[in-house]
Amino acid sequence: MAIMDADYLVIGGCGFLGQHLCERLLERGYSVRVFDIRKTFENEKITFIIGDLCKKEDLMAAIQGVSCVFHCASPSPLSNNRELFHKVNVEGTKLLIQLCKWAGVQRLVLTSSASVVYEGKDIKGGHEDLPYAAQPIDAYTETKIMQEQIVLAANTKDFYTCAVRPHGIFGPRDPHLLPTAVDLARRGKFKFIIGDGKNLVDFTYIDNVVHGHILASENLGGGSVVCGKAYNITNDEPIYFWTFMTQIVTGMGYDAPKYHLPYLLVYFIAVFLMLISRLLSPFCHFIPSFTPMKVALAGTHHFYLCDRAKKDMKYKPLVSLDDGIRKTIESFERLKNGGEGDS
Ligand SMILES: NC(=O)C1=CN([C@@H]2O[C@H](COP(=O)(O)OP(=O)(O)OC[C@H]3O[C@@H](n4cnc5c(N)ncnc54)[C@H](OP(=O)(O)O)[C@@H]3O)[C@@H](O)[C@H]2O)C=CC1
Ligand SMILES: CC(C)=CCC[C@@H](C)[C@H]1CC[C@H]2C3=C(CC[C@]12C)[C@@]1(C)CCC(=O)C[C@@H]1CC3
Repeated sequence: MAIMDADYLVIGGCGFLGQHLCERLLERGYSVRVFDIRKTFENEKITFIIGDLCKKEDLMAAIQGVSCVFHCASPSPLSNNRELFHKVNVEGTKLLIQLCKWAGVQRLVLTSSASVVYEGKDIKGGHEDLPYAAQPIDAYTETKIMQEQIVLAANTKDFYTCAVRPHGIFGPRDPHLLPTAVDLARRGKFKFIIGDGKNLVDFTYIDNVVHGHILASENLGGGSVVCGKAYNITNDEPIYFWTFMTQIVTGMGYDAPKYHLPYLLVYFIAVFLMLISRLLSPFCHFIPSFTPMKVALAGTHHFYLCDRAKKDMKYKPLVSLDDGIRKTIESFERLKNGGEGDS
């Protein structure tokens, strides 16, 4: 059945970022089509095509008759599935580019990650020209690096691509950061601060990430300075990791962490537990709560400059960190200590 042309196709449009992106695009008067492996919401203004990014016949049904594609799809960054990361983030992205060219799509905006330059060591004011991590912190990040390289290399005089690198996205309907923090707190695993608690990091409110994506798409086109480039998008307000996390968990009704543990001790325990988990994997499914990736992110500096986005796209955050934290906590009533989700 023929489907209506659309200004935008949002791949992964039923996810956390994807749904917020769709909502804002509709508010701005754009027509929107969603392609996702699952359907998580209804909206009569959106055409939904449910399918797998890795399946050519699924994607062909969605890719025709759109002006710009947002590629937001990825397996959960907190899952532990190297094969799935590579299948979706690398092979799926290659297929997407092939079909964009086949269908005559002119613009592709990739949701990459600021973590593509992060090796688990301090990054203070990181810019986009830092080299890709030679030793990525995990398989997810490894495939995000490959994905971004593929997309930016695909930029030509007829097919325009760019990448948006958000960091630490949070907000209403976040399925990763807040629920994981609340789960740790609920299980009594949020009593300790890893390190001295003075590591500065970026957390980015979802509306600012969406704003950066839409600016990128609107500035992407023939002869544009945006073509073939990556852009850090953050709240531009680095904050102590443990100050942010404490505001989140206390706002959700749980106690603030009190005691400090040495960073290196916790990191090497996490590495040891990861090795045990791998050894036991043929016999049992044991996933440690604190992986080396989470410990590194919790104990090192990792904040980035948005100067390139400010210059090329006139980006500036729309929602402050404080307002974003307040809105996020208000939106998660069901997960509050003693709330309906506290079963
Ligand atoms: N959250 C964060 O802090 C950050 C996220 N990012 C990037 O932002 C993007 C969006 O992340 P986020 O919204 O948090 O993630 P979500 O998991 O909420 O959304 C991703 C969506 O893509 C879907 N998807 C996964 N595999 C496929 C597939 N093979 N075919 C079609 N759809 C698929 C997912 O479905 P299902 O849930 O069933 O897998 C989900 O609906 C990702 O690319 C991520 O790498 C970058 C920096 C930070
Ligand atoms: C150690 C601890 C207290 C964990 C609770 C919070 C974590 C679940 C989040 C803190 C930083 C977040 C983060 C991501 C996922 C959730 C956290 C680890 C990403 C890995 C998501 C995908 C990306 O592209 C990079 C993000 C970096 C920050």
